[in-house]
This record gives sequence, C-alpha cells and structure tokens, in this order.
Amino acid sequence: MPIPDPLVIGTRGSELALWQANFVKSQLEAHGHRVDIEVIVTRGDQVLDVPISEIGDEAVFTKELDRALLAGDIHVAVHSLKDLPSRLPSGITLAAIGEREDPGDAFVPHPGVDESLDELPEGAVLATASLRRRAQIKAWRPDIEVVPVRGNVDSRLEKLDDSDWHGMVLAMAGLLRMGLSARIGEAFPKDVMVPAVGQGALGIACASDEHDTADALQSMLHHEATAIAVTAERSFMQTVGGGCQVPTGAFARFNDEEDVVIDGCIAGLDGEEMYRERRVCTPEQASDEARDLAQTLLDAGGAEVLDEIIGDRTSRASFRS
Ligand SMILES: NCc1[nH]cc(CCC(=O)O)c1CC(=O)O
Repeated sequence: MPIPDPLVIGTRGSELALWQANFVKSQLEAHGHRVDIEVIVTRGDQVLDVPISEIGDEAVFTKELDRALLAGDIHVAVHSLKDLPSRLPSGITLAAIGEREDPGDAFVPHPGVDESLDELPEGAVLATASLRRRAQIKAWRPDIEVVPVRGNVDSRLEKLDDSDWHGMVLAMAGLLRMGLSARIGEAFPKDVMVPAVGQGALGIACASDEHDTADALQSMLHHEATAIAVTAERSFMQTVGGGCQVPTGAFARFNDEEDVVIDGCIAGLDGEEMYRERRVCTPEQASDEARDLAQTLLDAGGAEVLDEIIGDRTSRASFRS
C-alpha cells in the first residue's frame, strides 16, 4: 500500500505537542512528503483539576489519538514518549522513536526568586503534580513543601507567576523545545532527580497494519541510540507497572565506552523510602538488565511501597501492572 498523501499527523493541541508535531512535519517534508496536522483533544487535556496520578488511566493523553489512528482519520500520531503507556493497544505500533532532548528535570524559579536550588530556604514551596518529582524532592529535602499543579507547560508557568511558590519542576525538554530556556533556573542533578521513563524523547505511532507507512516513518525519524535507551527504560516500567501513577523513574544513556548506564528508582510518596540502583551493560543487554534492575528494586522493598500507594487509591481498579 502506498504511503498516504498527504500524511495526516494527529496531535494534542498544547503548545508543546504542536511544536513536536510541527517538528516531525518538517522532517517528513524534508523527505518530500506532504503533511497535514490535525489537533485531537484528549481526556488529559480536558480534566485539568485532577492530578494525572488520580485519573487512573495510563493512556490519558493517548487514547483518543489511538482511536483516530485505528479509524484511519490520522496516519501518524506524535507523542511525548513519556506520555505513552508501556504497552500500546493492539493495532498500534511505535513506528519510530525520535532523538532525545535533554532528559532531565528543571528547577523553574518564580520570577521573583533568585535563590539556586541549594539556597532554597527551609520550608520553601515547589509545585509539581508528578509523584516521581514529589518523592525525590522530599527524599532530598524533607522540609520542602510540594504542592500540586496541572495543565500544559504554558498554563503551569502562568500559575507559577501568579503564585507565592518558590518554584516549579518541569521537564527540561519541554522548556527547551518551547524556547523557554530563560525560565530554567538550573537542571536538577540527576542523582537527586532520576528522570521519568522516556522523558525528552518523541514517540511516533501508526496503525500496525500500515506497514509501508511504519517503514517510512522509521527510516525518516528513528534515532537508534535514543531508542535503545528508552526501550530499556520502558522495560523497567513494564516490570514495575503503573507508569505515571507511581513514584518511579528510570534513565538510561550511553557512556563513553558505548555501554548503557541505567539508573532506576522506586520511592515512597514522601521520599521516606527510596530504592535506587545503577547498572552498566552492553546495548544488547539493556532491556533485560533494566527488567532485572526493576525486579531487584521491587524485591528490596519497592513492591511493598507501591502496593501501599496503589491500595490507597480509589481508582485502583484501573491500575495495571
Ligand atoms: N506530563 C506532561 C508532559 N509530557 C511531556 C512533557 C515534557 C516533554 C518530554 O518529557 O518529552 C511534559 C511536561 C513536563 O513534564 O514538564
């Protein structure tokens, strides 16, 4: 089957999502394809007053795009890989993984705050709705108060400016892509804040039966080093279960010897328990090693911590491991 002309990219409507879709559009156009963009609203965009961890559905930013792919209304879906569940629905293929931006987390100070992270006063307030960020902030500085915030990157920044918080934690990648590097106070050291699985990478999906489209997307957009790293991270997440619904992180990257270094983290909600470990292995072993790392952290006590968190939640029924 020939590749559709024009190729229709489906995307969420946030500024970051549109930036990412337009970035992919320009890469495809550089290869001579005609491309249209169609904006699709997801539940994650509509329900703004509930933390993602409580919506109780891993696919909160992706389900509507999956449906449009299966219906043939769009041919390509561009996602932040971080927002993709560890197992895609049947009929959907991750055709390509785009090159990673900075995978880390940023401290974004309130415009009136000049303190660096290390200078934040006792009892400082940082905003984030991410359980992973909250747990790791608390493990690092138990005195810091963490308050929830939701919405797109742009609306979160507006909330920060209108608040009396000291700052906020956001992904470096989103800020850099949106041209907002001026808002970055500093990067969180990655030993303080292990990044989220897939953070900073793009996931480009299509319908599984569109083999020619999948092959074409792979050849034009795929970045192998990123794919090896984030595939290992996603293996970690599959073993741990729960995606954004639980305070876990995993970060894999190549070192100078061309080995893969994998950091994994499982934490209690308030950082009082913290299980972290690093593995170094060959690229071929990365996914197996990441699964083994996850199992080691679960066995060390991580499983109990996560069971408590999941048991506490009313949306338990939709939690998948
Ligand atoms: N949770 C929403 C989301 N999904 C992807 C990014 C940032 C870009 C990326 O990680 O690729 C963000 C915002 C944030 O966490 O600051």
